Amino acid sequence: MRYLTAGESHGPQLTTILEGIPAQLPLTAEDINIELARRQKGHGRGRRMQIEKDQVKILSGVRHGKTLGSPITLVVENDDWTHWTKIMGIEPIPTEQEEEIKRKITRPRPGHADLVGAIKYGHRDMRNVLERSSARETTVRVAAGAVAKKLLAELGITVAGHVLEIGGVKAEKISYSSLEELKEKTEQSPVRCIDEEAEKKMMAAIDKAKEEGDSIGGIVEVIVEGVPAGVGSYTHYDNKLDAKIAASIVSINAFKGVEFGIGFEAARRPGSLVHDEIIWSKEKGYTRKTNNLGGFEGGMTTGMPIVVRGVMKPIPTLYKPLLSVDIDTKEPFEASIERSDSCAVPAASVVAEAVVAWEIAKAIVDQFGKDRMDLIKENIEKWNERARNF
Ligand SMILES: Cc1cc2nc3c(=O)[nH]c(=O)nc-3n(C[C@H](O)[C@H](O)[C@H](O)COP(=O)(O)O)c2cc1C
Ligand SMILES: C=C(O[C@@H]1CC(C(=O)O)=C[C@@H](OP(=O)(O)O)[C@H]1O)C(=O)O
Repeated sequence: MRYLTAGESHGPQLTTILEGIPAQLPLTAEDINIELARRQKGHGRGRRMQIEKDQVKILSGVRHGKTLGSPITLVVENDDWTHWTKIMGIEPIPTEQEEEIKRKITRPRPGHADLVGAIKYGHRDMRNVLERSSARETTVRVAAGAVAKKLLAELGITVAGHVLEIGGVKAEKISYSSLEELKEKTEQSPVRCIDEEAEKKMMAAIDKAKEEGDSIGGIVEVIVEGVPAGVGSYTHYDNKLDAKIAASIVSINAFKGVEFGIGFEAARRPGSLVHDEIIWSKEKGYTRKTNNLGGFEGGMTTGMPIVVRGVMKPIPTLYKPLLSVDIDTKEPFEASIERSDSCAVPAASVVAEAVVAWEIAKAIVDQFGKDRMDLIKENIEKWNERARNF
């Protein structure tokens, strides 16, 4: 399985083409729209999210609600596009209005892709960078992830995500009896955090940052249950599934770090308090007493829940000016901006679910048969039976 995405933040649409989704997977636009709507929510987002009402169009690869095995084309239109047709250069601009309409961007924001992207591609107008470096692109990554999630759900695999930390406020009371319950609780929270006290403090921290013209980041967690043991491989660096998941998390705009299970805490504990002791029972086969390693050993799934966390830095576009340099005049200036999110950690947790779901679905399809859902299901059942009695 692989996918490409195309489209600019203020262009007409975002597109993704998914290749290698097996045939016979039930799939509707509604399955995808639910995920797109989840990504748009969250306390701390800017005005753009009030303009967009993300809805997918499925343009190929699905007939009568089932995948065909052929490439799937998904499109999400940008509602904001109608305000940008001239700036984006699709409509001709009268010469006398050129400067005003093009609104050339020559003042790079520290922390965004503006300056380095401009140097790299030779753009004197940094809009040519920001249009694609914008996290608007994560819309169609979530669409691709929705398809992956649907595939995983058919195989009894559940993906859930939530927010653990925003602007230094940590969720302390995290209790849920199943991933279904975690999902339900998360949906009710404006910051996708299930600790109600922390939720209030997180919202206050976001409001404060916004008032001060600042931005804040945080930590998100994704949990995946039901993945068979032995997916991925230790045999070569690029077969390691934990490595692929780590790359997918850090590929999300503004994500700077990743950890599995107890993660960086492992550096501070002795081995006896890190490694997960092995037990066996007739019903469950091999399981672990704990899950400190977050579901991976040797780049392979252990059969325990996959637990992965990602850290998002604060949004780079700030109302509070930061020092930068105009690339035309080389004069220093203090950056000022029009609109931006002040915190997008809740939305980013939905993106994190999507990219993790994609990597796991891909590894499963690679390992258990690429063509059709019924054969993949049969192969997994046989595999699980064999692993239990090994
Ligand atoms: C859901 C989401 C929304 C974002 N919204 C904004 C935003 O409104 N303004 C901004 O400057 N950056 C925003 N970002 C972050 C930038 O896209 C990101 O910092 C930029 O592409 C540079 O990449 P890097 O931070 O990974 O180095 C957002 C990121 C995500 C995941
Ligand atoms: C559009 C989305 O996020 C955008 C990500 C983003 C950035 O620089 O990454 C900048 C903002 O865009 P604009 O400049 O149009 O207000 C965000 O709104 C989205 O998530 O759908």
